[in-house]
Amino acid sequence: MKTITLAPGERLRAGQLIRKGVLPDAVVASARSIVEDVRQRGDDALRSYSKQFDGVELEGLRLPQEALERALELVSPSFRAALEKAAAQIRAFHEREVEQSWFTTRADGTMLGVKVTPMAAAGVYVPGGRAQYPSTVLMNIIPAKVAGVGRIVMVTPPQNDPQMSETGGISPQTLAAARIAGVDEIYTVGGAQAIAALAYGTESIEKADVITGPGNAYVAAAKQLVSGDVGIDMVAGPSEVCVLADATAEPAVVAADLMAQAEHDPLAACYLITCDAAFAAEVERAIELFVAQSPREEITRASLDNEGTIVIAPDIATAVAAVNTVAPEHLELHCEDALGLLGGIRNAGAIFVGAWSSEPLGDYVAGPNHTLPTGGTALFSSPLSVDDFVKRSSVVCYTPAGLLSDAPATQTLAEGEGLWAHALSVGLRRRKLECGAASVGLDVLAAVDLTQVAWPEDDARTVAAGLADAAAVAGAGAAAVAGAADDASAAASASATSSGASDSAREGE
Ligand SMILES: NC(=O)c1ccc[n+]([C@@H]2O[C@H](COP(=O)([O-])OP(=O)(O)OC[C@H]3O[C@@H](n4cnc5c(N)ncnc54)[C@H](O)[C@@H]3O)[C@@H](O)[C@H]2O)c1
Ligand SMILES: N[C@H](CO)Cc1c[nH]c[nH+]1
Ligand SMILES: [Zn+2]
Repeated sequence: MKTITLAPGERLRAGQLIRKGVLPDAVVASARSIVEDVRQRGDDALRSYSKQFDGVELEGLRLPQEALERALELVSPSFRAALEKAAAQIRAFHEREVEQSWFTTRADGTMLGVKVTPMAAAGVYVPGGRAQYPSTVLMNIIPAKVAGVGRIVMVTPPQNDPQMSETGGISPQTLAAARIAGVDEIYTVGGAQAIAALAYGTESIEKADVITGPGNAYVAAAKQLVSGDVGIDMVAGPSEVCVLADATAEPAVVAADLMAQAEHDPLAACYLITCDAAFAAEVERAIELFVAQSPREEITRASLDNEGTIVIAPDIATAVAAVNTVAPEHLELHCEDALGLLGGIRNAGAIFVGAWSSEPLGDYVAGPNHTLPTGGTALFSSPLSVDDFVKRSSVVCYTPAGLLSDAPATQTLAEGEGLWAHALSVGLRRRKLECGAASVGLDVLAAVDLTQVAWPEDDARTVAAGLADAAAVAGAGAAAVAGAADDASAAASASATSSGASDSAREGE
């Protein structure tokens, strides 16, 4: 691992980090050409990339439903029990994230709110290059289910393993997880080509509205490229961990924690930040001891040698600042006062507090999502959540009284922007309320200066007072306006209640 020793008063700078695993230019260029090719050639392109990168000649792309039905028979009872425990804990956690539609009614009866709608179709990427990821199946499909997504499509690379031919080239463990989570369709295609298929559709794969899930740098780059044409959760690329440790930590445990992320990918990035150089040396000694015994020695070594960084800080405040510069996917606080340090952490996808909070507990069973921002994007991104599978629509429902209250300010602002028809849209409604329905008949309007209707040169008091002044102008009409407002408000509330019932929405505050 590379060591950076900070002098007193010196801060870790982002430029000092290696960060090759973010999205190298060559990877982005390759992902771009794959995405373009899939847009042009559809299924043919998917087949040729599966042959090139996965060594598999695909016949059908879609896994037959019968293979999914049988999946639970193919795994051991203990693996199934572990999946079910994990699924229950992940579901319970994500159910707490559900956001209800909400509506509020102003004194003038105008109703405002937010309508929450699940995505119609979500595409979930499950990695399958250097390891199998049944846990990622649960972490992506369960929140989509909790959100109420209509169609959940999973894509994963086909395995070049004759033992998996019965399960369509997918590991039985991955299939069992998909069965427990409740997937609708599975396609055996991976990499940037799978992301392109979900984003734009092919002959066999219908496009999705949002794509979620982690993957290697090619997958992460492709997601970034298609973002905008389709929703994406975040850049969730090669795994990262940052351990902030003091001398109370066990060097052996910290070494295992670093290796646990290093073994995912040669581009995985591991950071140890400590104020104790002797402790760091012990951790390196433990890594040397362990890595030779790892069945994933090659990947682990490549990651730690090329992407690993030790930061020796002069004091704990500088160490915490270094953590915030790294903005890691996972942070472990292996310090005596771990909980006390939590408040100072600004940038991290998931924070594991204290010596007992092993990061792999979070990878599998704790409940929070393990799909997390990488490459420093924890500066502005959050873990995958139910929120990624819904969208919100603002709801605006004016009453006549509300319209009269807000029309003068709207017209004045529209005039300030020189937008005549914006003001007219409001001005005609206002005129109808103030002067009666006949006043907006076309024959009457033909003889009216419409600029006066749009931009009536209300004085500041009218603009501020809104309804009261507008009602005064209407004179005797004011009582009728107020009555109409009451009627509209009642209707809006009734309608919110009925739409709330069908959307399981919370209405009225
Ligand atoms: N950030 C997170 O939340 C999170 C969670 C789980 C896993 N991960 C990461 O997911 C990744 C999984 O990677 P993986 O490789 O095991 O599986 P993967 O499914 O992401 O990638 C395999 C695919 O990459 C494509 N590919 C491989 N070499 C290529 C090349 N030279 N050019 C173009 N495409 C190529 C192939 O199509 C292949 O099917 C790891 O980096 C792991 O750290 C991240
Ligand atoms: N550590 C990974 C996220 O970076 C998630 C994972 C899945 N399986 C094992 N680990
Ligand atoms: Zn992991």
